[in-house]
Amino acid sequence: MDSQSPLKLPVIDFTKPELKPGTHEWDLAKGQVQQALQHYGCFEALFDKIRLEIREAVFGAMEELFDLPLQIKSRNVSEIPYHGYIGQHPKIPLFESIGFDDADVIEKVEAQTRTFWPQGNPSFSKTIQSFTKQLTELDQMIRRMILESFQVEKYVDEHMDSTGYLLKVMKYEGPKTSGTQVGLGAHTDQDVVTILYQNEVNGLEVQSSSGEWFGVKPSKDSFIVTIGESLHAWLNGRLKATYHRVMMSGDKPRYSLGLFTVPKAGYMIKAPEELVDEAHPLLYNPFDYAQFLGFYFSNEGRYQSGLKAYCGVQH
Ligand SMILES: O=C(O)CCC(=O)C(=O)O
Ligand SMILES: [Fe+2]
Repeated sequence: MDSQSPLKLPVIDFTKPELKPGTHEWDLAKGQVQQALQHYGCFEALFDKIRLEIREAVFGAMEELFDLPLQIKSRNVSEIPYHGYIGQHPKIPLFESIGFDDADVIEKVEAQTRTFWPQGNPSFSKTIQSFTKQLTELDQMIRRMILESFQVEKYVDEHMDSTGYLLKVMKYEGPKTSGTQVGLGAHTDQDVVTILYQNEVNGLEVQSSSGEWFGVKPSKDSFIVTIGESLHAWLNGRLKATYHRVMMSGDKPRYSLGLFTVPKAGYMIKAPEELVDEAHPLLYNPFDYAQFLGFYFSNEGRYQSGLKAYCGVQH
């Protein structure tokens, strides 16, 4: 494992205005998405639909939020594990994060903003919501392409309707020592698709299917796309969830945002029958994401193959 690996993730262009289902451009990008996910479990997406002002404002908003006193940030609690405020965790001391559930819905963001600023903070809420809303466009293109690649596009509407959007904002302090420290330990995400955006401080690393760690160095216009366990299960194993971590060096803080597509509570994730056959026996029994998360974050479930232990089919 070499974190200095010069290998580079595939870069896929989503900036073309004519990128619509059924066009040649679409099919081209779809083929690249399929290849990239198969080989690297991840890719860099060039996407310019979010105006630069909003992309810059979002980092300003994050600084404003993380600069609040700890006692105010800690007010943000959530019933869902890891959606509320996380910070000062002994195992990942450089890391802080706050999740905004349904971050594409302005009323939801405004309500949560009042836990930090009781009088509200309209520019903060609007920045978070606009950024999220515009990024959902990229998420939906990518998910549609993935479903088309596996010839299960008839489920596109159900698939989109079954998820909500969590925007997690994150800050990693630089370790301020020579050498590298873990920012966030190696893991897979449990959601459907995650799209990451960061400031100029790198640190994300992704493990390829051959086990090498890649340092990810996105440009200002690129977003990093990874796959979560829920999509892996829904596709009956056709794609693997991306194994990734954050390693920090230097003294500058790293700010990153993750758009997580999370299956709605009560929705049963179940591989479509088209993806189950003799060569691909069913890997997971249908499961409810919210209930699975409860297990995953319990002492019993906290290991890499949480989903297998929770609802894996014994063959
Ligand atoms: O900060 C990043 O780029 C990655 C964050 C991450 O992996 C996560 O929150 O699950
Ligand atoms: Fe992650």
